Amino acid sequence: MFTTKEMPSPSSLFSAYASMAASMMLFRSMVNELVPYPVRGYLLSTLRYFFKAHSPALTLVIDEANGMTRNQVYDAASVYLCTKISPKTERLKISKSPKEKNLKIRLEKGEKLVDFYEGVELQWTFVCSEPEKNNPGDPYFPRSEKKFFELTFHKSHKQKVLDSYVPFILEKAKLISDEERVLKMYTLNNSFHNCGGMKWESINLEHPATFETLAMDPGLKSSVIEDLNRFVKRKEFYKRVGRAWKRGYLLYGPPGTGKSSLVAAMANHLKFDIYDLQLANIVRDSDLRKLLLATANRSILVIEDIDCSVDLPDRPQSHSGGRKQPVHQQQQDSGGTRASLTLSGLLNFIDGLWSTCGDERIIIFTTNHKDRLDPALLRPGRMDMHIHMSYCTYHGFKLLASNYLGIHGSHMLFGEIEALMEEAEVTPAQVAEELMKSENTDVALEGLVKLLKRKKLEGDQGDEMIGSEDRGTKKQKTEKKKKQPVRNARRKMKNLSNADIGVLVDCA
Ligand SMILES: Nc1ncnc2c1ncn2[C@@H]1O[C@H](COP(=O)(O)OP(=O)(O)OP(=O)(O)O)[C@@H](O)[C@H]1O
Ligand SMILES: [Mg+2]
Repeated sequence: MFTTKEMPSPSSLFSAYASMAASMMLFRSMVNELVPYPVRGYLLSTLRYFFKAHSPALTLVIDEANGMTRNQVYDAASVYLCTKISPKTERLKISKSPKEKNLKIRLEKGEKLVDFYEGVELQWTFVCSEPEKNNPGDPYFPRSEKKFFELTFHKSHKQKVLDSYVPFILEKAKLISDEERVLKMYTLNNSFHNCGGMKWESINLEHPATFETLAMDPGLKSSVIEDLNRFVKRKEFYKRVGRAWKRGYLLYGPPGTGKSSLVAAMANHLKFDIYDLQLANIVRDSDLRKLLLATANRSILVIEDIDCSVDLPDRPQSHSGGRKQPVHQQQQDSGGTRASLTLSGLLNFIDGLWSTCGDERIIIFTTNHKDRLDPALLRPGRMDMHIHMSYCTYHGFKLLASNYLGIHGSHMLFGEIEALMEEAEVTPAQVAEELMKSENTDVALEGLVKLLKRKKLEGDQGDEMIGSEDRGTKKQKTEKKKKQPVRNARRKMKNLSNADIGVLVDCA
């Protein structure tokens, strides 16, 4: 206990405080004078470091933007985290634009959640800092709010998070975005009122064809899927060997065998947009170039019916001494209409400039008559894979029966259908049409049996006509002769094992 005598008087306390404050101010101004500003900052931060309680946690800050460009890790995290929403989450943001398939769910500011990766606990916080009200530096462009994620975990896992967890999130988010993505089908806008020339116009691609629903030889189907999967994974390979990251497919076969359906199945499998290039609408090579350069990465460029979509002037004829004809010469030759659009122009551009200014490009030509194609299109290295879409086989029929009628096992008419299919030529489109005619499986299959019998009869009559010199018109005979190799090839194919089918797929 203090007695009143021992207690310092308020005036002595005040004078002690005043002299201490004066010496502090003197000391501060001396330090400010003598120690340069950067050294002061360094000393302060070192002092702070020693006096701060050390935390075992490390926090990574993932900003929305990285200068002018978006931060990929931020975008990936916002997609990935919406799959990790826990029952504890209290606020979420949802949105949907007319072009999106599903609702978009995102975290609301301030929300936290916990994720576990290979036994490591990771805490995520979504932070939105309010915009600064007074931004005197730039009154016209007030700062918008700053958004970022904070990822906190034990320091000892730093390497694992950076080397493995972050790449895992990037990969996962890509898969989710691909799933959510609405594919587009681009066609040419042919309006001449448009002074900018021809342009691509897009609609949502909602073609339901997938590899599961496609009736084609199983061996061929899996080699196409494998080829596509290998292609999209080989970015580094293409770079290493110095090739443009593109792949070309030639689909050939009679009408209704599923060439266009295969294109849609490829697009759905890879989640690539489709550019449908109708050559008949293009007049000049320069227009073609412009259009090709306007196509995006991760897309499929399709040129359907290449043999008849446009009468492209062939490559230089022998009389021109192997040199390309001058443009004016070509114009005279073809009446000056589409003279300056040439097949060699198309192929050279596709192989050259176009393929080097984009990534993950696929180009597909389809034709009903491979034999009528210009050899320039068929030469090795031009199209990487030639895919033959054949008439419907029994295996293909069973897949269609399961898709259209829900018959997963067998049916009493299957035996007869199998035998008839050995003899008759029907396309999967014709089979599908028959199977759609009735919901009653017996009625639909009987309809198919009738169709197969009719086709078999037509085939037999055709064969007889070829054998006889006297019967049938010349035109009919030529038609049948043209079909004969296809029929023989189909019969041969039915007897081949899956391993043999690889031989029919020319892979460059
Ligand atoms: N292989 C198949 N598997 C499943 N369905 C098929 C198959 N082939 C054709 N179809 C059905 O027939 C319809 C027409 O087929 P598609 O347009 O793909 O044939 P195509 O070979 O492109 O014909 P074209 O040469 O006339 O362009 C498709 O919508 C599909 O319903
Ligand atoms: Mg087609």
